[in-house]
Amino acid sequence: MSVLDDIIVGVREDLAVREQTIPLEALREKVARATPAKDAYSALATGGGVKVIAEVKRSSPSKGALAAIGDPAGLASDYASGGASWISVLTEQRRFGGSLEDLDAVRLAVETPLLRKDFVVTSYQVWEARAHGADAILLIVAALEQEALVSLQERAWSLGMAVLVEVHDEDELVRARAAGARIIGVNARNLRTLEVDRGTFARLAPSLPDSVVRVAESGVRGPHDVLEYARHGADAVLVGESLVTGGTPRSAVADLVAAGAHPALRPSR
Ligand SMILES: O=C(O)c1ccccc1NCC(=O)[C@H](O)[C@H](O)COP(=O)(O)O
Repeated sequence: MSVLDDIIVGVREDLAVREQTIPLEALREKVARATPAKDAYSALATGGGVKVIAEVKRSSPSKGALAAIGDPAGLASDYASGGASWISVLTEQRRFGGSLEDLDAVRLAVETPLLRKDFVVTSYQVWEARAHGADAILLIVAALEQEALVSLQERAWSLGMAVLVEVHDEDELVRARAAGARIIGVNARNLRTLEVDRGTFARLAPSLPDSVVRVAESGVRGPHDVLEYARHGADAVLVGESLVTGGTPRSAVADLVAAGAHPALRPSR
C-alpha cells in the first residue's frame, strides 16, 4: 500500500467517527450562519507576480515533526504579516498532526484566505471545511475517481470556495483539465513514494493552460526556487517546511513574497 493509500485509510476511519458525532445537517446549519467565503481565487489570480501560499504544517510523513508549532494562530499571523496571499492549514491528524481546531484558531487570527489542506474524499469534508472558516479546499487527483473529483469541486464552488486541484503527472493533469479546474497545483512531491522532484512543474508547465492559476507545490527552499518556478510560469508557490525550519517564519515568507513580486516577472494576467 502506498503512503497516500495508507493516509486515506486513516482519513476515512477518522471521518466515520466525526460523521457519527456531528451530523451533516449540523454542519449545513453552521455554514448557513457563517460569513461568506473570501474570494480566494482572485487573491491568487490578480495582481501579477508569484503569490505565496504559506502552510501551517506541524509534521509530515517525509520529515516527521517539523518545528514545535505550539501556536498555529500566531504562526499564521506571522505568515499574514509576511505577505502570504493564502494560508494553508493541514488538518489531517494522524500523519500531519493537524486538526479542525487548528483551522478554527487560524480563522480567528487572520483575514487572509484559508485553504483547508487535507485528503478530501467526501462532500462531508467540504461542508466541514466551510463550517470551520476555510475559503478553499485541496482536491488531490491521485486520491479521487473522476466523478468524485468533479462533484467535490462543484460542491466547494457551490459554497463559494475555491478549489486547488493537485496533480503530479501528465495523466492527472489531463483529468484536472477535464474536470474544469480553475486552479491547478503541480506537486513536486510524489505522494506515493514521497520523493521530491523540483523539475516536475517545468515538465508539466507546457500542458497547463493560460486560463488556470498555476501553483507549484512542495520543496520550495527559498527565493531562488520562487524565481525558478516563475521562469516556468507559476502564479503561486505553496510552501510549508522551509518556513519553520530556517529563520523567522515572517521573514521567510516576506523573502519569498519579495522574490515573487520582482518587477522582472511577467505582468498580471
Ligand atoms: O509532506 C509530506 O511528507 C507529504 C506526504 C504525503 C502526502 C502529502 C504530503 N505533504 C503535503 C504537501 O503537499 C505539502 O505539505 C505542501 O506542498 C508543502 O510542502 P513543503 O514545502 O515541502 O513542506
